Amino acid sequence: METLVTTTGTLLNSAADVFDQVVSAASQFESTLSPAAMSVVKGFMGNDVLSAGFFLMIIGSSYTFFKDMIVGYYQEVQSWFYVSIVVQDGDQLYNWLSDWISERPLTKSIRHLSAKTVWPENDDDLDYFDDGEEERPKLVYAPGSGTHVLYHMGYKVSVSRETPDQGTSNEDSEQNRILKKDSITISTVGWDMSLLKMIVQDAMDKSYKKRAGKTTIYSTQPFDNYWSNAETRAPRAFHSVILAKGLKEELLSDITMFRKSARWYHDRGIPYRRGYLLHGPPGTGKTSFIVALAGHLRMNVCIVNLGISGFNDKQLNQLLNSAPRNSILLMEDVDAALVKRKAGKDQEGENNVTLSGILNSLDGITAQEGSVVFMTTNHIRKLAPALIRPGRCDRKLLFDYADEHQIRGMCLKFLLSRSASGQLTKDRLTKDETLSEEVDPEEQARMDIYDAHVHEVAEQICQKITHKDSVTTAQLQAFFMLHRESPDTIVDAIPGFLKELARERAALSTKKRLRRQREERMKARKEAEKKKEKEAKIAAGETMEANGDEDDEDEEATSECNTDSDYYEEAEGGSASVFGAKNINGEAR
Ligand SMILES: Nc1ncnc2c1ncn2[C@@H]1O[C@H](COP(=O)(O)OP(=O)(O)OP(=O)(O)O)[C@@H](O)[C@H]1O
Repeated sequence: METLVTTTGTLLNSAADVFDQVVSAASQFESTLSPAAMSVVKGFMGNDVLSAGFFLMIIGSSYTFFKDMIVGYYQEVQSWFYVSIVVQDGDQLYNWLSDWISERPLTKSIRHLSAKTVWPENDDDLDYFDDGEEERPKLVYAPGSGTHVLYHMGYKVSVSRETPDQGTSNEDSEQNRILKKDSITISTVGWDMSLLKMIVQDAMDKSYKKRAGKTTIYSTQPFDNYWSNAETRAPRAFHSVILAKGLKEELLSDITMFRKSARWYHDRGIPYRRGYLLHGPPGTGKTSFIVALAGHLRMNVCIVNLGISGFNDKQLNQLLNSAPRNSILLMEDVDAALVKRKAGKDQEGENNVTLSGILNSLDGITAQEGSVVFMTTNHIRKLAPALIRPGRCDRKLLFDYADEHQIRGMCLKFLLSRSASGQLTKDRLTKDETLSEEVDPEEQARMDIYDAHVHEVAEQICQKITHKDSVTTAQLQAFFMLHRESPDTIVDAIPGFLKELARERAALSTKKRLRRQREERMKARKEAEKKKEKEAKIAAGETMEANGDEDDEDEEATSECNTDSDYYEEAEGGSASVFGAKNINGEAR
């Protein structure tokens, strides 16, 4: 209680002090300014306290004004003595320069760092798995936000990283992400730009050197209108993707021919671009093929997944037009974007791409002469004809369930002691030998016997699993990976594997059938309600207005949600009956 009284007393005393100071400030103003001016202010404001407040406000504003002016002049004068280069996020140079900066030794004066994890690059085929210790990423530090000093070739260079305030509300942050970008400014004292230009050039050269012979995969975040992520990795071996016989070679020669035909297109006034649609069940190698193709052709891949909401037409357009040169543009799950658009009409054009937006983006890719666009879908029947007409989509290729050629190929890929490129698989060696060493002849002979046995097993497997079983290459991959150490027992495991797949399919089909039934019931109920309403209105003598069937459209859209079971249902009784016999272009023969 005593403490409370003391504290209250102290607070009251402080308030009285502040009041005294304000009043004494007013008197000081009176003595500083002319009493006549003070009396005008007092007359206007009414009393001493308000007059003092008024003067404090004037002083505060003047201070801010003069401070800004002095800082402005200081910066203006300072800018006379240094040169700088600004690079904004969204340009490839931003990442190159970021990497360049993070490779510089950090000086002691840098006290604010940014840290990120970087995985060591693996030059092996990505399908190769090592049993070693769990790999850990490397920690990479770089100067964080603010201004820092680095040294390059003995010269002092200031590096300034700025991250714009992203705002608080959702709307703000979306706008800001598009308009305001992170930036890096490098500056140095003097009037000579050559050091800075050398740094920028060095950053670019280093990046190209690192990427040589590799595939860079660009992707983006929802709400971004530039390629915000770039991942460089060893190219996926072209032979590691196993497609129906002849399909890979056919596609490769089509693209190779296209890439050599710039003049041909130009002479005939045809836009120099080529579009491909890869369609088929999930897990048949559509994405893997595109990535492997890019590696084979020494191209990069720019992936935009239209199934993810957060992209609108404008962003898509900007993304496609700002794709780095020599890239394959990959639009994944085109059907998902359109279904979502229908289902979420309110947001159309804000957070979702529209059909016309996709069409305009495809037609308007002007930034890249010779662009190669791939679209993938699991549901070709849901695509609008306008999207897949020639000109936008020149080739439509079915990636179907595995055929005999693929089943054999997948089996050999996982079980043989050598990969398709002829390289030995280390885990098949019984002796402790490294792959770089000459392998012992005895060991070689043992592996030749082993491989001959694997070929026999592959033939047996082709008898047991057929195209009619509707197995995807991804499912085969999982199965062969599981049994890759036991070729002797793998054939016996096949019935169980097929049973498990059938069970999975049945579960998905039942789920879908139930969902369809539920949707049909809802639709019937809605129609009955509408009919009742109409009858009631007619009975009341009201004129009926023609009712658009927008609701129906929405319902239809929702009921068209993608599920993998579409394919399983269709495939019941054999996929050949569903898709018919297909030629290499995926068209019915
Ligand atoms: N034809 C194939 N050859 C080699 N590996 C394959 C093949 N098909 C699938 N795989 C393997 O299966 C996995 C999934 O493949 P991928 O993502 O390419 O399939 P997808 O057809 O693009 O699927 P989705 O339609 O769901 O996007 C990958 O690990 C890939 O290595």
